[in-house]
Amino acid sequence: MPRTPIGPVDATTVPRFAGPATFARLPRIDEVERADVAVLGVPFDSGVSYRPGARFGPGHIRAASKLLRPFNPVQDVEPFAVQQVVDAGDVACNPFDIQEAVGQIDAALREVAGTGAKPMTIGGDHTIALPILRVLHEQHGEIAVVHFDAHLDTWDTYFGAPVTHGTPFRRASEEGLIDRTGSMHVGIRGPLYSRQDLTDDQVLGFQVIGAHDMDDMGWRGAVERIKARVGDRPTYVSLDIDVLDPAFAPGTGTPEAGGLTSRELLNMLRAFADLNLVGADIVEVSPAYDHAEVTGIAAAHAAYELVSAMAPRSAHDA
Ligand SMILES: N=C(N)NCCCC(=O)O
Ligand SMILES: [Zn+2]
Ligand SMILES: [Zn+2]
Repeated sequence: MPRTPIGPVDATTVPRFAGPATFARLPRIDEVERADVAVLGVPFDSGVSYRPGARFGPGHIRAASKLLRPFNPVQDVEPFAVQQVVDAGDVACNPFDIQEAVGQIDAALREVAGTGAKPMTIGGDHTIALPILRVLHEQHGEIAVVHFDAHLDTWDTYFGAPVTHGTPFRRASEEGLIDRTGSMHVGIRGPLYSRQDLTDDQVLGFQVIGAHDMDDMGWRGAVERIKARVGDRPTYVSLDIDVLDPAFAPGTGTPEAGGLTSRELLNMLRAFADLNLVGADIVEVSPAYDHAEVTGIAAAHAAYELVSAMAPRSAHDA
């Protein structure tokens, strides 16, 4: 890393409620020569099956990220000092045409990832994981997906539409984008359409840690199972905020009771520092249903832990 990274604006000299509206008050991508991690907003929610509003997620997560500080004590890393993290702005995607929007997301991702920056995408509904995985598959080959969600998102179609927020991982698996021996859902719960959903899901290459499993195995047990499954494969973390219980993340479109606590989620993400992370997303934050920034803050902290987990550690890839 040739240059000292440009970090966030110092909150001890410029108040947090002033200054840039970028994620964590980091520089914009055009203010640096190159970036290691790019936070990219995808304000798209035309793929939802229930409550809308995730198009306002990126702005909400950025606003809730203003209070983040530069040192992460649990991961023992300064995520914005040991790597250049930037805000790459928002993808302009067509809200009236899903296929065109998917193409626009693909192009924007290609531009960011083509510079060598790892994408940390903030959505947007879960549809956006499909174009992201297409681009990452071109770069890295088959991707191990660690998918945090209440929902499987491996359903086939809604109203005949194949590209929606309930279908990205079926399409990704059919297209050969994901490693069917290394992918996993975490936090699944709630009623399904039928038993067949689970058998289809298994064939598509996923193992499941259900939300109801968390009490017995605990977050440490879940991390052990995830690590045993993904190993050192190129790994993508797709985080649907509805994996959290509605008490911890009310601001989302398809809430399900009985979810994870934010503490369980953050602890799991902190343990991902030794995975081979190639990118991540946080999706389904719908601010109109949020209160007191509860969901936005959970999402901002999750992004902080993911960016910290991407940071080079002197012991290995620094
Ligand atoms: N990806 C999310 N958040 N939800 C999918 C729910 C699909 C359904 O309405 O059955
Ligand atoms: Zn979900
Ligand atoms: Zn989802």
